[in-house]
Amino acid sequence: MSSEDISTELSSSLCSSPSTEMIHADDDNETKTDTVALCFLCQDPASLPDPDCKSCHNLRAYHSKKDDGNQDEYADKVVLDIAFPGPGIVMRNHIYGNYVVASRTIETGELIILEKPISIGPYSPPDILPLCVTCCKDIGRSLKCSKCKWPVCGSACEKFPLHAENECQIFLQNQVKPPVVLKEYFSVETIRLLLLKERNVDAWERVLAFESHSHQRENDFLAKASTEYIQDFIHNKCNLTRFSAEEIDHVVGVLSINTFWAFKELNRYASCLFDKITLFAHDCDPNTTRELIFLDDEMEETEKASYEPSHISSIALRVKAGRRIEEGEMITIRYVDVTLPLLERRRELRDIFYFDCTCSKCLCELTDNQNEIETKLAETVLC
Ligand SMILES: C[S@@+](CC[C@H](N)C(=O)[O-])C[C@H]1O[C@@H](n2cnc3c(N)ncnc32)[C@H](O)[C@@H]1O
Repeated sequence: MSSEDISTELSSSLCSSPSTEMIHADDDNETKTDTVALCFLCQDPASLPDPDCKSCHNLRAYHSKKDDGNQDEYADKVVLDIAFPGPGIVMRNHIYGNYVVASRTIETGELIILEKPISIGPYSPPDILPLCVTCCKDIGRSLKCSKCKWPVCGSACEKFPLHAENECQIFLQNQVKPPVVLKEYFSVETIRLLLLKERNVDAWERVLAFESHSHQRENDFLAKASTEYIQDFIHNKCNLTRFSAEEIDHVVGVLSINTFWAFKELNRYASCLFDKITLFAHDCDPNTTRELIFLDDEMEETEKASYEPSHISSIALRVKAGRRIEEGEMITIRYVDVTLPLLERRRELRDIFYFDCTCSKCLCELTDNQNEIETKLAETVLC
């Protein structure tokens, strides 16, 4: 997920669903009044979702959340073993995988979650190299770790456990040459995650549970080539043959699909993996805003006293409601720059995240495109 531009681009959608007052009876035959949105495509109320109408999914989540006995494999189910610390519930269906819905009404501007990454590593799509492998700053010139000779910006970063207790020892033992290409930098975070298998079983279990789209990546020429490069680097240069090709493939997939990138806004070229925020589904008109910050920006002056400011270890992602989110509504975030034109946006979502977006904004723009084509065709025929 990119964060090349973390400014808020929320604009009120032209395509928002109309709502209506619905009267229905619950299990005790007690009559209740709810405000239920109509699907803008099929115009059905949420309690009668059209299985082919993907815009109903938000609403289906809400309704099946109330229906614990639902055994339908296509229905949305509450995921009980992943707790969400803010006003959200983790749910799952066969289209989105895991996603989060609001467990109560969330007001505009309200903080939904502030989370530190569970892993961090150097990454820079614009290829700004060399990077300090610890703090992920663009160091511009060749400063090296005195042990492994990989780029770091000074002795503090050389000694910092994130580097010293992870890849540094492996690169030193195996005389791994300093990185030249981005894929070698990307291998650093891959190794950090793989080492969790031996050091933190709970964290490793969580890594195994992240989406990696291994089947789709297997059939994707570019994704396959870069995974093979990293597998070769880890097996043959770093001598880490104790990790299987499947484990490496999974971790590479997890990092490609789930990380947020901090670039110029924090002067850090870092990829950050978040445990909970990664669960949010994408929408091209998301109901949240997000911002990568240093936690010390949030601290009182007194708290900062014994703290190194703007350190990589204090990076965090803050997600707030960009508009009022109703109870049961899916909490959404943007994975790509949503100001991109329709086809570019959808291509990025397909190429990187392996799904065809069915959000209201896409469906509206697709319908507009279709109408435009039909009008042009009709004009041509008439001429
Ligand atoms: C960052 S992960 C989100 C968490 C993921 N659903 C899980 O179960 O781990 C991104 C993946 O979620 C799914 N996803 C997210 N938003 C989606 C959407 N709007 N439509 C369909 N699938 C979506 C896609 O499979 C995508 O590759």
